[in-house]
This record gives sequence, C-alpha cells and structure tokens, in this order.
Amino acid sequence: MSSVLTIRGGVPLSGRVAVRGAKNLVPKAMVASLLGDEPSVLRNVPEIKDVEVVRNLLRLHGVEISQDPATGDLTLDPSNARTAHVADIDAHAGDSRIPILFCGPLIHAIGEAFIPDLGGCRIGDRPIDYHLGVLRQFGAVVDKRPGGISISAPKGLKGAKISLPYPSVGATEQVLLSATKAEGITELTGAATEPEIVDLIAVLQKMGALISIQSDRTIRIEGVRSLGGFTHTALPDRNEAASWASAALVTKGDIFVEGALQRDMMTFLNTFRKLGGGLEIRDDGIRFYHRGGKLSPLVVETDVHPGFMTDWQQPLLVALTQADGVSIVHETVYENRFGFTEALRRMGATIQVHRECLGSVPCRFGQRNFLHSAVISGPVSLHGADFNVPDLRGGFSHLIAAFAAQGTSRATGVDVIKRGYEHFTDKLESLGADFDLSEGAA
Ligand SMILES: CC(=O)N[C@H]1[C@@H](OP(=O)(O)OP(=O)(O)OC[C@H]2O[C@@H](n3ccc(=O)[nH]c3=O)[C@H](O)[C@@H]2O)O[C@H](CO)[C@@H](O)[C@@H]1O
Ligand SMILES: C=C(OP(=O)(O)O)C(=O)O
Repeated sequence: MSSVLTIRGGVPLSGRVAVRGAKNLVPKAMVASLLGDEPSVLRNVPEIKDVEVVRNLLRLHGVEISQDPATGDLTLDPSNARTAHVADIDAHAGDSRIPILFCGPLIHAIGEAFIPDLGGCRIGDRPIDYHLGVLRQFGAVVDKRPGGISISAPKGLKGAKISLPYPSVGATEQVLLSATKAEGITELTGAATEPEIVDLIAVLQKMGALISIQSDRTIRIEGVRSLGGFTHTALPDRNEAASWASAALVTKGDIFVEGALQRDMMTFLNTFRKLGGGLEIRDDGIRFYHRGGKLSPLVVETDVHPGFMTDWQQPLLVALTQADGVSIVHETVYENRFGFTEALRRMGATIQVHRECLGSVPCRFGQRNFLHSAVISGPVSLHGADFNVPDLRGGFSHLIAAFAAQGTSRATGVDVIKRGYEHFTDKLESLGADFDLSEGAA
C-alpha cells in the first residue's frame, strides 16, 4: 500500500522551495560514471526515487558509492565493476526508465548487460525500438529473455552512422553513452538536444570524450579508448520548477523557486507570461505568482526542445482551467498523456479530448486513435474529489488542482510523485498547504 494524502483545498501556495539536480540528468550522469577508470563526483543530487533505483543498480554492478551527508554529493567509484545477478537487477529496477541506458557503459566495462523490463510513466506505449536499433548498429547482439533483454558485443562496439526517426531523448543518450568508448566515429542525425542531454555531454567531455553538437540535430562522437572521472554539478530540474510555477498560478499563490534557471526554461516562461502569470527572474531562482487579474486562454503545443516540454504540459493544463476562455493543448510527444484529465473533470474542470491534431506542429498521432488534443474551457471552480495518482506529472497536477479546490480531496498512490519531486510533502507544508499524510505500509 502507498501513502494517502488528505487535502483541504482553497489555500494559496506561497513561499519558497528549492530545486536541485534534474531527474532527467542525474541518474544518467550516475550511469556515465561506469565508463570511467577513476571515481567521479556528482553534486546537486536530489533525494528522489529514480536516483535511489540507479544507486542500487550501480552498487549491484560493483560501483562503490558514497554520499556526503551534509551536501548530498555522490562519489561513484567504478574500479570493481562486475556482472550482477539477473534476479537482483529485477528486484531493484523499480519504476524507472533509466536501466536501458546501462547497455553501452556495462558492455564497455564488463562485456555484457541484462536490462530488466522498464518502468516510467504510462503515458503512451513507450517502446524501446530506437534503443535496440542503435545498439545493433554499434554491433551489439540483443536477446530477449524472460523479464528483460540481454545484450552483448562479441566484437566490441563500433562507431556508426545513425539516424533517429524522431529526436528521442533516451535514444540520443543511448548513442552518447555507447559511442564515447566505441571504436571509430559515430555520427548521429535527428538527435534530441534537450538541456539535460547537453549537460550529459558536458559530463562526458569532462571524462575525456570527444563530442560535438553540430547544426541540424547532428552529434558527432570520436570514440576514445579510455575515460577518466568527472566532477560535475547537475543542472537544476526545470520540470520540477515549471510544476511549482503552475502550482502558484492554480492556487492564486506566489512561489519563489530557488535554483530555477531562466536559460533552460525560456519557452515555459514565455507561455507562463502569455497566460498572465507574474514572473520575477533572478540569478538565484525565479518567482512565479498570480497577478490578481484574469488569466488568458492559450494554444499550447508540446514539442521536443526548444519547444514546449511535454512534462510541463500536465501541470500547466490545470492552470488553463482557470483561464478566461477556451484553451487548446496539442500533445505531440506522447500519444496518451491526457488520461489524467478524467480526475480533473470530476473536480469540476471542463475538458474535452480529441483524436484530431488541434495545432500545426507536425505530429505522429494524427489520423490515429489517440486522444492527444485537449480543449479546456474556463474559468471553473474546482471542488475536492478522491483520486489515485496515475503518473508523476499527472499526479502532481491532481495535487495542485486539489490544493486550489474548495473542499477535501483524498489522493492515493502518492508515492509515485517521489520519483521526480524531492521532499514534496515538506515543500508543500512550507508553502502553507493544508493536508495530512498517512504513510501506507511499504
Ligand atoms: C528519464 C527521462 O529523461 N525521461 C524523459 C525522456 O523520456 P524518454 O527518453 O523515454 O522519451 P523519448 O524522448 O525517448 O520519447 C519521445 C517519443 O519517442 C518515442 N520512442 C522513444 C524511444 C524508442 O525507442 N521508440 C519510440 O518510439 C516515445 O514513445 C515517445 O513518443 O524524454 C521525454 C521527452 O522529453 C520526457 O517526457 C521524459 O521525462
Ligand atoms: C515522463 C516522465 O518521466 P519518465 O521518462 O521517467 O517516465 C516525466 O518526468 O514526466
């Protein structure tokens, strides 16, 4: 059983929260440490479930990990990397998508990898065909096994010319983590270029890798024989920051997000401002607040970077229920990311979902049976309801709707939120939220 939150809504969330290293970078930088011949130090590591999962998996593979209790900095020593038991890997893989990124580093370190079936948010099919195609192009042999896949490279990994059909974040990282120590040159076209990918490239460059990002989504990697360690401060979590921004707007509050970085959030900040949210952008963070007037409806289309990040979509949609008129959200990254709107409708929101593409961003989901466009009419008064947290961002979105709503809501399954939001109940408390948490049995 998981924890239950009882939320008494109607209180503006106001105060200060801090964001640390990005969920979408930290676990991957931890995996990169396996490529080095020396220990690495990763700073700004948040206490979230995805970090715990990767820490356990790395330990099973012989990586010695110590943590500075004061700062949380992690030291990762891969000198004794070894094969782990499949049953142990399965038991520790948790609800994360990161295990698939162990392939290249484990093959380089110990010649083989077993990758358990993946977790992550159920917001679409989330196949791993690009990952497996990439690995095969490097010369890896992929075998389906019960509970996962087994990968080996009898002749080692060799650089390749690779083209991704869609700029997948994970598949781009798969290429980076496999190609840095592969023999020869890799040229990747159609790459994703999210800030977390650029930060991973920075980590790899510190280790001695030769990687250049060229124009038109092309990344060129010259394989090197060996890599050293790195010392790196992870970039801040822009997705958590955007979530708190939406929380401020939905609850008519005022939240300073310490650590939020303007450079990586420009598209979000433009959207937030057009919606009518107040912004104060400072060097040490960003203040997001409700200015008191009406909010303006918007048309938002999610896209790969530098477009509007899909992980911002769910919390922002809750803010759109408070805008004065009709808004449209066209989700072009995941085919099934509007399931969470059902609970919002039960809380009083007016949201319709459609199969058609309501927008102009090229989308893979048009003319297919995917409800991937939403029409939201506002403003509505939200009222409390009971719900089960469906996924990370959907769950956070339900919570902020419940904090804005009149009356009481009861949220089950809230532990999912720990996968990407550090100490979220402590943060909510510091923002003045009114709730009780009853811890379920593990
Ligand atoms: C841990 C992490 O960093 N997660 C992020 C990462 O997920 P993740 O790396 O899983 O997302 P991708 O960018 O790979 O997925 C984008 C799209 O490509 C499709 N696809 C992907 C791989 C593949 O082999 N085949 C395939 O069809 C997916 O189903 C999806 O429709 O990027 C997403 C898009 O910015 C974010 O929402 C996630 O928060
Ligand atoms: C979809 C997300 O994450 P993951 O890829 O870890 O499931 C997310 O962070 O919103």
